[in-house]
Amino acid sequence: MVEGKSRIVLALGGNALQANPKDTSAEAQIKTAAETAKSIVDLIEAGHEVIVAHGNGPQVGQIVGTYEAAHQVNNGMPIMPFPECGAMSQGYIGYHLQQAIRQELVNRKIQKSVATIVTQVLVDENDPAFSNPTKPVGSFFSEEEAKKLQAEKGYTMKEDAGRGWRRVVASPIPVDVVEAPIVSTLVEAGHVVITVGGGGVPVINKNGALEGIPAVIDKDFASGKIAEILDADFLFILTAVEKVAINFNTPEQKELREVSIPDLEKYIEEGHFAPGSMLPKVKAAMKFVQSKPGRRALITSLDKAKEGIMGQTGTVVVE
Ligand SMILES: Nc1ncnc2c1ncn2[C@@H]1O[C@H](COP(=O)(O)OP(=O)(O)O)[C@@H](O)[C@H]1O
Ligand SMILES: NC(=O)OP(=O)(O)O
Repeated sequence: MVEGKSRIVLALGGNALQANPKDTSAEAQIKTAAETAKSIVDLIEAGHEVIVAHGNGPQVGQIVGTYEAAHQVNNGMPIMPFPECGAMSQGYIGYHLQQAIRQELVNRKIQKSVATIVTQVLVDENDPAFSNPTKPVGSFFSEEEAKKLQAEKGYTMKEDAGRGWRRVVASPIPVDVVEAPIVSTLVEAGHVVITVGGGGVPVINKNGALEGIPAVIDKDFASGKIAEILDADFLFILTAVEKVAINFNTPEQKELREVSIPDLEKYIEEGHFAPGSMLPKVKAAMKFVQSKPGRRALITSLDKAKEGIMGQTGTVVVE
């Protein structure tokens, strides 16, 4: 699938990084990061420039929830605002990824540095997303538990792609990546950069000053945005499913191998992709492919990344 020396933005799913939703420990995420690092370093070893992005849905929800629980036990403990929790999730996940990628580079005697950039992403404070929360964060609950949380805490809870109920928050569209020039300089200098973690910390411009805003940007859109800014050739979106499907989770389920933009437009219209999970991936892939001739996008699972990148599996989005 990847010919010559290409620039690739690789977006890792926050849910996919927590491979087993019943084990949300740091240790489990370290293991997944170590496995994922092998595919990332395969690409680097083959001479490609790789920029790593990642999600944070489960992790940022857990961080927010931990502060809320601590506040209930001890009123002196502040509730931590969402942007701060987003920044913490970038540090937490970025730390695991940069350690895993560094180790894999060392194992293969590749002399490259890897670092995480705490990244802010500009959004529009009038984005209609602020009045229609769609982004699932945190753990999965039963319907009964979800209704209780909704009543007790005022959360908006929605069913997430047949997997259970989750809290949903606003997910505005990324307008610009504040630290993009720094990311570009590091990539040009040959370093491996982890950026737009969790879609970036959402900020608005208040008379020239940046101000964090409670929301979680979809990392698929943020990855597409940084891929366009950096003039990448490929956008790889790695999640929990090997291929995008139509009639997902039904007896008529059909997996898509190579799919064109007009076909995807039709499938979106027919409602095949769940909002907050597969829909943003499909839309981000379409937007990237449409942004310049020759650009391609791949959606596959974290554990099939290698085969996907070799063109053997996954869903490839073409013009
Ligand atoms: N049409 C579809 N085809 C495949 N997967 C789908 C579809 N609609 C919803 N999904 C769900 O979307 C999930 C990926 O979204 P999500 O868990 O938000 O990803 P991430 O790994 O980026 O956190 C898949 O694991 C699957 O459960
Ligand atoms: N921020 C974000 O898109 O996270 P997930 O990849 O976990 O959905």
